Amino acid sequence: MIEVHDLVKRYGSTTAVDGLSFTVEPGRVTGFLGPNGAGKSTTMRAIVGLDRPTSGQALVNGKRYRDHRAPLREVGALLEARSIHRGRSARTHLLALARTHGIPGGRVGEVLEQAGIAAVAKRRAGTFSLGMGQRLGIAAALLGDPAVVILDEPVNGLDPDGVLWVRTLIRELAADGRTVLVSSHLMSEMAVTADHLVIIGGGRLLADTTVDELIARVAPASVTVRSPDAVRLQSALAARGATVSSPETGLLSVAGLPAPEIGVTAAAEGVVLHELTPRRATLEQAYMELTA
Ligand SMILES: Nc1ncnc2c1ncn2[C@@H]1O[C@H](COP(=O)(O)OP(=O)(O)OP(=O)(O)O)[C@@H](O)[C@H]1O
Repeated sequence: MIEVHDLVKRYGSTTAVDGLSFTVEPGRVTGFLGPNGAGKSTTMRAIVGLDRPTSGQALVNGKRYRDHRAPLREVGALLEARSIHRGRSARTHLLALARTHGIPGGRVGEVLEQAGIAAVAKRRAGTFSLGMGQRLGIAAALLGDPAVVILDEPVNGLDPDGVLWVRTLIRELAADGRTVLVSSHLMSEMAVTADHLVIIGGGRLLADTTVDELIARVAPASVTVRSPDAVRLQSALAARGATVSSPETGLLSVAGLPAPEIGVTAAAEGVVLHELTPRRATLEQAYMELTA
């Protein structure tokens, strides 16, 4: 579990994180979202002890990162500005990490396989494409078989195969009961990967909720209805408490009444329907609404 309590981080006169509190629970994927400069990377860096909070704290499994005896076995992280010795091979890089963190060398082969880079393990990391570098970063994050995994923009630079691989990996990590915190700017990706969302803006919490709840709260569902008798249907639906607008002749957008009830109302009124389509906002629309 990750617990962020009243976290504040200032860089000179810039307040990157401004009194942020949230909890990341095990067994589910938590998406960490926010516009550029919202403070996501700073928060993630504070969680893994790379940035010292100005005040407040970030705990991993009840302790600060640096108070863990074997932190890499507790938390694995892929952060945007990772440091890889470019002249080293992927295997040597991982072996060095394993050695300095008391992780059995056998894990290196396992994570190279898992990350799909076993075939290029002997190549210098400096020659890696962006996507292969991401895979190596994720392999490093998984090296200590940690209960907590933090991935900052993991699909950055990956091809469609890689994106699918990361999506499946993240879901499996959560299904194993691990705590998974993932940041991304790709809303369509988050919509299919995350169970829970923590959304920040200007270093503050904007929402701590599920994908479904956020969409329902910020951008309520509606039903699109087409009928040659739209005017009569509009008053019948309004009489039943629906909020109805008519963006063009013969077309209605209905909120506050589910599609089956609209169909029943139309039948009772003897109104012919040409279309009855429930509409749900996308996560992207809800996010734009929230962060606007
Ligand atoms: N080392 C630093 N020194 C000074 N300012 C910094 C430093 N790191 C971050 N900041 C500032 O803190 C704010 C938050 O940055 P941060 O990188 O955490 O945001 P982010 O949500 O990760 O953004 P992005 O989506 O662009 O990666 C920004 O205004 C940034 O310029």
